[in-house]
Amino acid sequence: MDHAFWHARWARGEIGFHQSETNPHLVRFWPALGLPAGAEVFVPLCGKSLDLLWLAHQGHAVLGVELHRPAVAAFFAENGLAAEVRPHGAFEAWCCGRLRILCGDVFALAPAVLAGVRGVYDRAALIALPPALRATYVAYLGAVLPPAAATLLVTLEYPEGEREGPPFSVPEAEVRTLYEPRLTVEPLASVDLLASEPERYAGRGITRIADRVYALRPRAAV
Ligand SMILES: C[S@@+](CC[C@H](N)C(=O)[O-])C[C@H]1O[C@@H](n2cnc3c(N)ncnc32)[C@H](O)[C@@H]1O
Repeated sequence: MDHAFWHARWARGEIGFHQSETNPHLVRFWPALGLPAGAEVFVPLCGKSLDLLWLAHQGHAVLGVELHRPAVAAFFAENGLAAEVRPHGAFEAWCCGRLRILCGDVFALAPAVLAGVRGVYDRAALIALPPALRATYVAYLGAVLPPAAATLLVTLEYPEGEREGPPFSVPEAEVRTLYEPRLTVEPLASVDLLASEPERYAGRGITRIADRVYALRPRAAV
């Protein structure tokens, strides 16, 4: 999944991953991380997700990263927000109140930019990446994020080969391989999407598909 792939998807409007409501797992499970209201939250590969707004409304300073500039512009425009835009190293920073989106490549982030981050929200970021890049992504973020940061991770699981990614299936065993032993992995929920969203998934040859939600916490904090 190179940059051109994502730019083309956005340009063609193939953004089935975008949700018109705040993600219900975020609303239900974010409190499990126990972060104070003012804590800074990092949202990798954020698209134009409304989850950014929800996190800001909880009082968090929100730092998103997104490759596709028109998606960043759309986030602010569609939510009636006027952003201040300025260069920020390898990125362009779009800022409005507690919201800041860095437009650029997540793999260009430096530790100094993320130094204040206390929480991470990953929905459709890890599962957007093919297997080899997932390992690179987790290692990279592990190196640039403060060690004390906790993560709410939302993944997808379906039998290998039953659909083409992205989104890719990332089973619990892989989540553990990727994040342990640096972080503890606590499964919080498994939601059967054939039952909860039949209109989206039924009749497509998928025998099983589920949203999985995890809390990833630094070992020292357990
Ligand atoms: C599957 S979408 C998920 C968006 C968002 N998390 C959501 O829930 O709607 C993945 C997003 O990652 C962006 N992306 C892909 N590779 C990236 C990279 N290397 N750096 C920053 N953003 C990237 C894509 O443009 C796309 O908007």
